[in-house]
Amino acid sequence: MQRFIHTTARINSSIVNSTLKDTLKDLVPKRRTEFLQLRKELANTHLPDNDLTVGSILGGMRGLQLMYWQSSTLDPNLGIKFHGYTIQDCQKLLPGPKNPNIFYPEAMFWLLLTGEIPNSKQVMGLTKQWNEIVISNSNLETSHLPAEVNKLMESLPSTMHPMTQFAIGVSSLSHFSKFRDHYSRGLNNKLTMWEDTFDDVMTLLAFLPSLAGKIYARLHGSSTRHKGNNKDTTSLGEFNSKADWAKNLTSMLGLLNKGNSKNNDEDIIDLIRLYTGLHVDHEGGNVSAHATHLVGSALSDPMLSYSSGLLGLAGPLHGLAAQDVVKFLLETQKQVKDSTDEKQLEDYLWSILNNHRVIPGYGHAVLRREDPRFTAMVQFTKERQSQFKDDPNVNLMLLLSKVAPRVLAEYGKCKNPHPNVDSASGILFHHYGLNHLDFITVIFGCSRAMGPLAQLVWDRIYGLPIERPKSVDFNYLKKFSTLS
Ligand SMILES: CC(=O)SCCNC(=O)CCNC(=O)[C@H](O)C(C)(C)COP(=O)(O)OP(=O)(O)OC[C@H]1O[C@@H](n2cnc3c(N)ncnc32)[C@H](O)[C@@H]1OP(=O)(O)O
Ligand SMILES: O=C([O-])CC(=O)C(=O)O
Repeated sequence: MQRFIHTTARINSSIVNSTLKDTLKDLVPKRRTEFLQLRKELANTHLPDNDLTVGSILGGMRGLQLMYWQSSTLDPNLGIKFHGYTIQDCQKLLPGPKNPNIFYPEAMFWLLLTGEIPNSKQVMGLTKQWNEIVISNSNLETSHLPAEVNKLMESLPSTMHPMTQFAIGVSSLSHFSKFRDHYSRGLNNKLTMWEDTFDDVMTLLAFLPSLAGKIYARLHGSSTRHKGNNKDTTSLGEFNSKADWAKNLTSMLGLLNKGNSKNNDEDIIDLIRLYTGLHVDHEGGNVSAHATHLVGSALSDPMLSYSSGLLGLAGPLHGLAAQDVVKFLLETQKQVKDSTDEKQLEDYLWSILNNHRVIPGYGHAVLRREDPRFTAMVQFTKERQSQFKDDPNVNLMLLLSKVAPRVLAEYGKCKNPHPNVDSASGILFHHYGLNHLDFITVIFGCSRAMGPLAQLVWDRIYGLPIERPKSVDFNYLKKFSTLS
């Protein structure tokens, strides 16, 4: 029996397989103890014919140079560089709308794919091409999506998490994959398949703003329907065939013309340009990039490959932290009497840590300092002091970035107590009226598409093979420990 409760559908599974689960429950304490002992004992042990230690095999492969990634490299202390260009370099060099420190995400995609800084004409040409893909492949009477995709999206429960809807929408674009179609008909080969990959990547990137807009509109549609209003669920804002990608994304989320001043509208668009320009890539080992690359290595088409990346991005230790931070900030406002008081904030953070929960937006698997992307988002607020100075949530975000590192350093467990990229961004979207918090990671997903998909094109150009590491089992590892 299935019962749908609020935004989460629950399945009553307690009656199913209870014998199996009970058997497992009996096994867990002994196996867990043995596993932890083994992990500790063998942390620095090299296996025969293997340069790797057991510690790194069981520790999420942290720090191992195991992947080829063309367009970005992460230095633990300096942060991300895109083909050697820092974030500040990109803010200076990449073509943008002339506002300080803002560039078009299209320009970043050009850089990721080619390693070269494009000129404005090249960037405008790319925007035009993406917009033409949307216009000529949509049923414009209903949406800016292919009719089949639109119909599928309409059929999903609007209470389904936006990231689930997004991954479904992206994978459904596989229906139009040239790569998949040509492969199944024997029309491409190892030397030419990069071109079909490239064409699919262009299609996918072109449709992301409309897909995100569709999902966001349905969230609004469902909430208005509850009030008895049968509002239709097409996009909340218009698609403009002359506008750049981030402007269309902002517009289709209905964030423009909300009675704000024109300047304010420009700032919202710039925020989305900056955010989607900076979140594109973080070298190859992060979950969304790695998943895309792995699935693509089986020659799954770009839509299926990136859909897997999105499913990884939807995890709270990765991209979902962006929504969790906003929920956390709003909850902190409720739980802490005076959220400008550092001592009260410290106590609240300790209560979370003592409950074995993580503080979202802090820590990183590789970075060992404040994330320069976080710094860039904060810089965005500093350049617009008059807009942000009275927002208590933005102020809380800024104050926490001073308090939380102190607390986390004293806690002593995490290797990086500093804010990561997810610390600042969501609350800025919230400031500009994006109020469905579960949606925030979808914007991340629009941006993150660019790096892993640029890499996928190069994977096919170089003919990189199917990824297939060797695994080891418990009994094998046991042989090297005192458990044997
Ligand atoms: C776009 C991005 O993906 S950026 C990251 C977004 N994620 C978050 O903000 C969630 C909060 N942060 C975290 O959970 C972690 O810092 C991660 C997942 C980002 C990195 O994880 P790791 O590489 O394992 O970090 P690290 O080696 O420092 O972890 C050591 C311990 O500190 C804990 N820790 C790390 N960060 C935090 C945190 N923010 N709050 C509390 N505890 C933390 C880990 O859970 C781990 O505990 P354990 O030994 O009990 O398992
Ligand atoms: O690099 C990582 O592990 C996490 C990530 O994707 C990011 O910070 O953008």
